[in-house]
Amino acid sequence: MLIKLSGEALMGDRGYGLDPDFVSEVASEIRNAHQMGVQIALVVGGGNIFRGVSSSAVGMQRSRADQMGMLATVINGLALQSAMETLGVETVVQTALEMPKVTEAFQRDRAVAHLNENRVVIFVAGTGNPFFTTDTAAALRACEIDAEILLKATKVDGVYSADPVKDPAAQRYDRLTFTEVLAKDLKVMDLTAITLCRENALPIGVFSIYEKGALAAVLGGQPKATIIEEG
Ligand SMILES: Nc1ncnc2c1ncn2[C@@H]1O[C@H](COP(=O)(O)OP(=O)(O)OP(=O)(O)O)[C@@H](O)[C@H]1O
Ligand SMILES: O=c1ccn([C@@H]2O[C@H](COP(=O)(O)O)[C@@H](O)[C@H]2O)c(=O)[nH]1
Repeated sequence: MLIKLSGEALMGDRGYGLDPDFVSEVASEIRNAHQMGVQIALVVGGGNIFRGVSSSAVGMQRSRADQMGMLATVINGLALQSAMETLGVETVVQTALEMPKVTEAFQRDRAVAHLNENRVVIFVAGTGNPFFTTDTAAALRACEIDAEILLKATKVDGVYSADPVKDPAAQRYDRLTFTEVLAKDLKVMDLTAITLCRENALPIGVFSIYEKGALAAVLGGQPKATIIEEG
């Protein structure tokens, strides 16, 4: 499986950056899932540090700002690697923007080989291209490694009829089709990511990163998640 981890959630209660205790909790949830015998790859977001479309980027050339956003995901990935290794899980970081003194470059076959060697693979720097998001990077990498499901670990416990953070009356869905997500313009993931998953018949699960055991529950077939797949 490929898990897209919210960057923004990694800051915990802080207004910016990383909360080491929370990163450690997330790492332990992933370790528990990995111990269930599942091959796990991760894509990490960067919203806790920098987004190319944020107010901090006003006045910057968009490609430059997006490069900064992609570098933010590298910081998050390395923090997660450190937390995973502290828990004894062998982990490899592969980056879409080459930085040989820091970590390995993305290479699909090597990533699959690492997974077969029981390592958790963390993909960072998104797709390596500006004007994309880490949701799209997650969909792309999931297709490349032939993942059976893409799980989005985010700040809400599923997909709602509207953003539940802004609209308390929003209704939660247990299941949706890709066509429904697109037709209702549900914004939990960007449309490029949804379209890529639909074209490749890759199901998506959306669940809360804050809920302990939610990841293991998805694996156990009792998901506290919204599942998006073709109808
Ligand atoms: N229809 C919807 N259902 C659920 N959440 C929605 C919906 N529309 C908007 N959202 C919002 O989308 C957010 C998740 O999107 P986003 O990818 O921007 O955040 P993220 O997972 O924290 O990623 P990042 O890694 O960029 O920090 C949720 O926290 C929620 O507030
Ligand atoms: O493929 C990609 C992925 C990301 N970016 C830039 O990084 C930030 C952080 O990613 P989030 O998905 O928002 O967490 C994003 O705002 C982009 O600026 C990118 O350019 N290309």
